[in-house]
Amino acid sequence: MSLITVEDLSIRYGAHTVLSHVNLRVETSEIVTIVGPNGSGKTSLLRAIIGAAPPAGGRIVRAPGLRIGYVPQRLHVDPTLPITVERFLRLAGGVSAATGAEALQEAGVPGISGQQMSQLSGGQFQRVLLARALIDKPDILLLDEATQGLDQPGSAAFYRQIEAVRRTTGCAVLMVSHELHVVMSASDRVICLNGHVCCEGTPAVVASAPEYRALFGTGTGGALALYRHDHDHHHDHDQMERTG
Ligand SMILES: Nc1ncnc2c1ncn2[C@@H]1O[C@H](COP(=O)(O)OP(=O)(O)OP(=O)(O)O)[C@@H](O)[C@H]1O
Repeated sequence: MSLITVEDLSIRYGAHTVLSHVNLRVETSEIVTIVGPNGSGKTSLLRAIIGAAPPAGGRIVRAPGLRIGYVPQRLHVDPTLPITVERFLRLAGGVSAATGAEALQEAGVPGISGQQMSQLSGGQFQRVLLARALIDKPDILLLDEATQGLDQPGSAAFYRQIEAVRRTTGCAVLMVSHELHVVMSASDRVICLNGHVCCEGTPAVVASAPEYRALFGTGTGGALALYRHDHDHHHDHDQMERTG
């Protein structure tokens, strides 16, 4: 049985349909990446999967007893609030210091338990959020633009960490990312979303699919355009090649 099965899912906010007839499955230990322009419904899809956005149509089936670890797009921690990494991880309750330390190790930041949350670098902060998601030993990790605010080497390092987590824990990963050229090697499968599933397949297949190219351009320009995509401007491929 698939870990997650999304069947004919539609999501609406009032009269605004953001997702229609979306079908997808995530299998054990798979890394699946969702790409799509701003406003294409990526976050709504993840929220529907965790049960935070009710479907207007269709359904979501989770494997019985499925444990989901969610890494949100951003989390604001008040910089004036003194809280150490260890305390932050233990806020959920019932989390021992040893469990917290083990999760930090898995997330690639061992030994930072005593540091203040407000003093972490962007990359360390994201890894602490990853550690928090790993505490319950999830069967699947859901990551929403988890590398937002990191520079390109920082993002690449974060994705390598995700691959390492998958290797050591065997958990599946479903993530939203704008950075196809960075996640390319890490993903088993890419789903291109724009209110519906435009195309899907291996990263190479999706990168050369006409639907994907129509949204993001071609070649390296296309991959880099994922960074720059701005829904309200027209895409001139030549220009993207030049500026990319
Ligand atoms: N709670 C909400 N109420 C009303 N409209 C919403 C709500 N959440 C999202 N939307 C709208 O639904 C559409 C899809 O939003 P969503 O955040 O799912 O897209 P996204 O692909 O994750 O975008 P981005 O890449 O910018 O994060 C947008 O037009 C957004 O304004």
